[in-house]
Amino acid sequence: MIETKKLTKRYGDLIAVNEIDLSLAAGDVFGFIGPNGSGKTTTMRMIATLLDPDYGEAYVCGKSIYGNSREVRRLIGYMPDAFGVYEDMTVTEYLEFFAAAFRIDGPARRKRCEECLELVDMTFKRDAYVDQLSRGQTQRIGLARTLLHEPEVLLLDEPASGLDPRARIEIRRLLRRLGELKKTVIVSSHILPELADVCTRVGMIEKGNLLVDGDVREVMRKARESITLQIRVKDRTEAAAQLLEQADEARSVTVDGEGTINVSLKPGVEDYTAIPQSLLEAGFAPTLFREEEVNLETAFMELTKGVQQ
Ligand SMILES: Nc1ncnc2c1ncn2[C@@H]1O[C@H](COP(=O)(O)OP(=O)(O)OP(=O)(O)O)[C@@H](O)[C@H]1O
Repeated sequence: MIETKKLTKRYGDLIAVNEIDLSLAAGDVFGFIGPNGSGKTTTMRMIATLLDPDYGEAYVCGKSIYGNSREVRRLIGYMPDAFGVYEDMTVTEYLEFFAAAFRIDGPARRKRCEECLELVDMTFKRDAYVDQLSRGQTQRIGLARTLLHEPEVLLLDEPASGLDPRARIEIRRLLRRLGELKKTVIVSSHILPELADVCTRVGMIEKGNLLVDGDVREVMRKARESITLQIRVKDRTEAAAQLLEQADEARSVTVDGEGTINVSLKPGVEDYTAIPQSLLEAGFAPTLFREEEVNLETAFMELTKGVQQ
């Protein structure tokens, strides 16, 4: 649905996007993560045919961005990070205005506008003025506008920025829904954990380079140098920690203020079944035994180590 090959954009000496290869299928919700200025917007604008690459290719549903901009734009819904709304227009008028621009005419126009309002949960504001909506509501109307022409591909540039936690959750719910509708979605953010549970895939970009691209879990795994186990025992925590220090798999053992023993395993160790066994054999009663989760924030910091110039 979206394919890029060595997609590149330069501004003078600055390489804003450097030979990015992407391949996304229907139903993929791709979290495009990177700090400010890393090249997310530039990449999306090239795919949306709003900016010419210096080098490389991009295809949307098999159509090259070169020479097919009309068709490609028809296939794409692009939501920029900042977009204006007009004054003195109700939500319905606003959507109908854009639906008309997409040549959705007759009774189908109102129907489609209503469907999109339902999808973003905004039917209750259909008669409100667009310049009187909250930021979260404005974002949702922006998304409704992006969906009007039933695009196969959605490019959403920081749709959750500046939203309160509740509005963020709603945007995430919408992203999931778009994946279920088999759309191909690229959604950018510099807030990492925000995307972890809604994206099927994640790519991390830094200084124009796509450092990682893959399944969310796979990326987390790559980011994790070694496994850390979190263990609690019913009593005799210090004694248990001393025993764990003797384990062949353990690199270091610490106990935090809440009595959780953190056992950092040696790099490459994946099988640690001997550890719970040794605890049980020594008469300890484990009440907690789990691998520490790596969140996207940690993953990003690990994976971008040394890339900063
Ligand atoms: N028109 C332009 N002229 C010169 N440099 C530009 C232009 N547009 C973008 N850049 C530079 O290209 C780099 C990538 O910018 P881009 O907007 O793609 O980043 P981004 O990842 O979307 O950032 P943000 O999270 O801040 O939106 C930045 O260093 C930016 O300053």
